[in-house]
Amino acid sequence: MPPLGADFGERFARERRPACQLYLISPPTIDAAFTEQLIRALGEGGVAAFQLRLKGIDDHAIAALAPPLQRACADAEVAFIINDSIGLAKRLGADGVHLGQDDGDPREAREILGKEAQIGVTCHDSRHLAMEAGEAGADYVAFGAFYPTTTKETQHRPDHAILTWWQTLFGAPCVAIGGITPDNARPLVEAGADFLAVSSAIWSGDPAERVRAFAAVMRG
Ligand SMILES: Cc1ncc(COP(=O)(O)OP(=O)(O)O)c(N)n1
Ligand SMILES: Cc1nc(C(=O)O)sc1CCOP(=O)(O)O
Repeated sequence: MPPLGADFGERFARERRPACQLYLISPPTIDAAFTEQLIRALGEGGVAAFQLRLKGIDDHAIAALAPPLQRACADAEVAFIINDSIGLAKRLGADGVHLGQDDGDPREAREILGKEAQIGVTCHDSRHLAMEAGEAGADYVAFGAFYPTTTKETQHRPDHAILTWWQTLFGAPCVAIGGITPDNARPLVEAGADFLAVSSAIWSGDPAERVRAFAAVMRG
């Protein structure tokens, strides 16, 4: 994987960022043809990050699938983020890790992955969890699920106001996730989401066309 630019770690800093960008989440399972899909999606621009989120398979299997996807991200200068596993993120030399509430401490992730790593934390609909994550050094906090989703069972439905609250008070960016489509994304952008994390609405059609549709909504 070619080295990323020296300022790559600062891409998530608010003052250096365009208004709102896409954060793509992989489909729950992938096959060999998926790399082509990813390349099409990333070719459109406007994507800041891609998260490899493969549930129900072990780290060795994920590690075997990762290299072409990681290369595609590096070529497009998109952050390659591993879901759930600090160890796998380290092993792959990923740009970061996304941690659920039971996936480990952001401080431990920082120690293992280093200061340049992007460390994100799931905060559901909780201001308390978000402040805790911020104090623990998270690079971004994720709120969701904003809309009904079939990608994952969710028990939390935050109000859009949580994005405005976070944006107003804290410097680290916030991610909105859950059932987001081009048709329902605009209120999240207006509420202050820095990133829209999206899975099914990207991969259920032509990914390039879907990224373009999101880009139009994010531009306003
Ligand atoms: C950007 C982003 N936000 C939230 C999640 C959900 O993570 P988690 O709570 O760990 O649940 P699973 O993804 O593991 O089912 C995420 N993956 N990415
Ligand atoms: C992975 C995930 N986490 C969520 C949360 O609320 O924490 S919602 C979600 C699913 C995102 O996929 P889609 O865009 O297909 O709804």
